[in-house]
Amino acid sequence: MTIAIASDHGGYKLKNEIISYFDKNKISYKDLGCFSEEPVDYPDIAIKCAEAVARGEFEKGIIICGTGIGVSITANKVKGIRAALCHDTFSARMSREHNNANVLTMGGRVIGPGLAIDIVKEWLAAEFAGDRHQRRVEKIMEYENSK
Ligand SMILES: O=C(CO)[C@H](O)[C@H](O)[C@H](O)COP(=O)(O)O
Repeated sequence: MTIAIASDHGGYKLKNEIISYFDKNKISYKDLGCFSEEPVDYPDIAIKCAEAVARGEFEKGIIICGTGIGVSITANKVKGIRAALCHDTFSARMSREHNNANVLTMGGRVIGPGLAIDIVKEWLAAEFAGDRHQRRVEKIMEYENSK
């Protein structure tokens, strides 16, 4: 599995910390930008990453901005995307087990690299639990597909 990872300038440093973790642990990823701390608009980067996940080019995406909020709001506008803003490991695990989240968002101005990497580890390791959660996720998708 190759993970898509992207950030705006507010998440750039944290994205690089996560990329270093991926490199050290031989985890496959594609960096979709941005590529410097030059200001960019978070919707551009969030749409790029979320659409790549929605098209099936990547199973999962990680998007980081200053707070994680803007990229989460944006990514959730892309059909097929269930983006979860997580700043703790419990929420990260639940977002996979209960919500089958396919995008994780975080804020580079909110948490440090140690916690962020723990969140990424937990999120990537957790599996969707299905069962009653399948029915609930299907309701989200049915609503989305009815629009
Ligand atoms: O979530 C965001 C917007 O909702 C992000 O935090 C952006 O990174 C932030 O808005 C960028 O702010 P800046 O003052 O332009 O650096």
